[in-house]
Amino acid sequence: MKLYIFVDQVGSGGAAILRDHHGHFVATKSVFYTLEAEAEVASLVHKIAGSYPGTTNLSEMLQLYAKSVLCRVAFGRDFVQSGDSQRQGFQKVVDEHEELLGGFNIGDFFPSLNFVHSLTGLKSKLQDNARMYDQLIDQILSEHMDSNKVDKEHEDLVDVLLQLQKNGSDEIPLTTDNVKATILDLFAAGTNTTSIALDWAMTELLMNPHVMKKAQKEVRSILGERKVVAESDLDELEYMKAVIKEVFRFHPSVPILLPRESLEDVEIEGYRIPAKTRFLVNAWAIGRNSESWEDPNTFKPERFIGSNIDYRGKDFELIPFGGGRRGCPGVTFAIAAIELALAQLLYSFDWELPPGITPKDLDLSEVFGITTHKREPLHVVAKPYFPQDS
Ligand code: HEM
Repeated sequence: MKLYIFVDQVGSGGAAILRDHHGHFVATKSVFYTLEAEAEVASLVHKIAGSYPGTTNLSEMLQLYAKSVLCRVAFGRDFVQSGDSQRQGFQKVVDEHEELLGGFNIGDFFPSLNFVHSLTGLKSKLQDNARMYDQLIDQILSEHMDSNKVDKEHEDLVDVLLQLQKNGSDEIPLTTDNVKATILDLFAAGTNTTSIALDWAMTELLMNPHVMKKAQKEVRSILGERKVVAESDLDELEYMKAVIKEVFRFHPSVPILLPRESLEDVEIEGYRIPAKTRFLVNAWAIGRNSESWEDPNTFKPERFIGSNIDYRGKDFELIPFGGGRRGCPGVTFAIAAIELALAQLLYSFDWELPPGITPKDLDLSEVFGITTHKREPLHVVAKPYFPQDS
């Protein structure tokens, strides 16, 4: 059985809800998973500030940020920065897993050619990857089983899953493989997607200085001399939210949604689609469709000011998180992690491209895969901003 985690709310007390593949609740458990995105945002700002007056590889920092947030939620601590090579190995396994998932496999389309798998080495790569993941996650699970969960102040997702497994219903038992797959699914689905959105946001802001200025003015006027963005500030950041929507329209992290299969024969605009047809939805093309969007190839957050269009799957012209039963269950989580980080970055630094580089020099080409990250990382100069400077 495939389980999905829906992590609701940001902050110290959220709820982790497991759903089965029909979208029905399997179990619900209040969990003090301490998203602690704030702690990770502070560490991100600290690292970037340390690079000034030199340049910093912002893309790399954002990737570490997204992974650290999820590590804290899943395992209760920050694995990415730890010196333990096995734990860093975990990141490698997850990255490779995503790469393998996104690769083209002819056997998916022509099952009779499945043997090509073995010839290209894809099969052995998948097996190696699964073996490595199994070893690492086994160690993490047994550490969690050994620790005293009852007295633990903050439960993490592994604790919750293990408890669900222990107290699980007979109707839908949770196997250890289910637990492992759920964690892997979360890492594969929730880390690069988040960092790619932030990366594109910063790239577009650097390419559109008037947008950057407006977004910074908004954040700085709301924070004043407070310096640290709080979750409660986010509701007031109307323009920054419009910037994020525009990033989702223009550069959806998952350009082609997960494959679907038609349950029954349907006819759409004269095309007959038989039952059991696999089809793909191109969210990237929908976001740039001139029938839905005026001037679709221009980055213009203003289009969302005063508009009710949202990205949660109800407005079909903007579906970066997909929609329906298979829509992204991590949307609330992702938005919180993105908004907190972006607001803080806008507040804490004045941003420039490295000396001699202009926006026209930026390489905006993307790498093919389930998610589309930029081929070239974004290098920037981040000058720390102090309120008394203004
Ligand atoms: C900017 C950030 C994110 C974007 C753009 C995004 C986008 C998506 C999309 C498009 C899908 C497929 C939906 C469909 O086909 O209808 C998806 C699935 C999913 N997402 Fe997200 N996502 C993001 C962040 C996250 C986060 C932070 C988590 C978890 C904490 C998460 C967990 C998942 C899971 C578990 C699935 C289902 C995967 C599966 O079916 O195996 N996502 N996401």
